[in-house]
Amino acid sequence: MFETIKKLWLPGTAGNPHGVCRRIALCNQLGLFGTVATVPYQLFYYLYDFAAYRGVFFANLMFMAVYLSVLPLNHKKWYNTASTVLLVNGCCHLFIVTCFIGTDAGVNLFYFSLAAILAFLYKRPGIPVYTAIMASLGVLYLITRFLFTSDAVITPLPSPWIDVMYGFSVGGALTLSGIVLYIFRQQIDHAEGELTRSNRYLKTLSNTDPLTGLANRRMLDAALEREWSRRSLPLSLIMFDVDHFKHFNDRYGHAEGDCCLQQVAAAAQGVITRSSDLLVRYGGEEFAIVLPGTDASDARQLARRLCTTIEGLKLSHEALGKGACVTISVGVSSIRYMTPDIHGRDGTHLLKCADEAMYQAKLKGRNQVVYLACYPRQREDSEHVVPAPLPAPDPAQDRSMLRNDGSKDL
Ligand SMILES: Nc1nc2c(ncn2[C@@H]2O[C@H](COP(=O)(O)OP(=O)(O)OP(=O)(O)O)[C@@H](O)[C@H]2O)c(=O)[nH]1
Repeated sequence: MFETIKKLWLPGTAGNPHGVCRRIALCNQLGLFGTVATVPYQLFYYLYDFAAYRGVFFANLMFMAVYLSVLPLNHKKWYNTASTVLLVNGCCHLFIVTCFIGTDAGVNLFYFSLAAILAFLYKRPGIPVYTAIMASLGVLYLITRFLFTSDAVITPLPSPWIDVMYGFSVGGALTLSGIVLYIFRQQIDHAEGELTRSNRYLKTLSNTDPLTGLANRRMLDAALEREWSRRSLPLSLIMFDVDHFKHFNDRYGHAEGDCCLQQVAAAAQGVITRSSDLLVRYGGEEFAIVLPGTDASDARQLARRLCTTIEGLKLSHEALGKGACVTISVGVSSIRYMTPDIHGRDGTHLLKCADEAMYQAKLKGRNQVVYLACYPRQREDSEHVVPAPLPAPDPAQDRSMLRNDGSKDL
């Protein structure tokens, strides 16, 4: 039922942004309200003494038609014209009706409220414009109030109908104000809801890597900063990088490369068991895992599991030779306890250490874990954990690898 009624104020709204739609809908709603609210007056004039009130009856009919005309005007996308027609019509209606029946029936009060609300139809009226409109309406109200007293009007209303009509006019003005306030409240709630939803969506977008769905580097930086400032030690960081990924792309194409990164990310996520651990795509084919409250030994264990899990995926990487598959090189670094040299530093130092460890893992032949303590006093032996000799690449590819891969491969 409400959905059917709603269709009445939809003309002109299609294809417009939400804010514009709301203004057009309000314009249509006020046009409809102005028409509907005039109907009881019309019934009274018609049933009580049509001959006496014929003048005001036909004047009202004309104003009702003009109120309704905003629907086709908005439908034709003449939005400003529709708003102006409504405002001018409201003011003229106020003036003409009080000219006929006087102000004692309070009709001017009703149309004054309507006209005051109509001022909001204009796109963000500045304070001077809004003040000018309200001042003009106030002057109009005062003129009608003092000009059209009961002895100076064309067709005065008899008692007690004048009191009934006054009550009806005041009730109508209050109802109209209530409805408009309700509509505004709804619109504000709706806009706030939309804003909250889009903020949440934008926040997710800005923190997520679109390819893998993992957190991105921004989240890594925030997590490192957070854990560092909480001093939640021990704190470990794992960094890993897909080996010879350039050759993978060259061999299988970029789309397959993307797919490979997605599988690596999903497998790495499966290795993590604690909800406090954060896996991020650091960039390109490089990933990182922040491990709060994890010491070096546990972090190394996890890194080893990671290495064997990715190798266990058996993702073909035949650019490296027949039967070769995708592997990763892993760098691990940890801080065990606070030492004077930690004070004044931040989490990026841990990142540099893990990166350095990963670089060493590459130098040592890839597909292995290298550990580096973050601070000299806490240094533990580097380790070479997962020796996994790659199948011998065929000579032709080997030559091209050397040419493409440069000094890192040596
Ligand atoms: N398919 C795909 N490739 C990417 C993406 N991001 C980075 N890459 C590619 O990853 C490759 C990284 O190459 P390099 O930095 O030379 O490293 P690598 O070939 O893995 O060699 P090592 O790291 O030394 O083992 C580049 O060819 C990038 O184009 C991505 O989102 N999708």
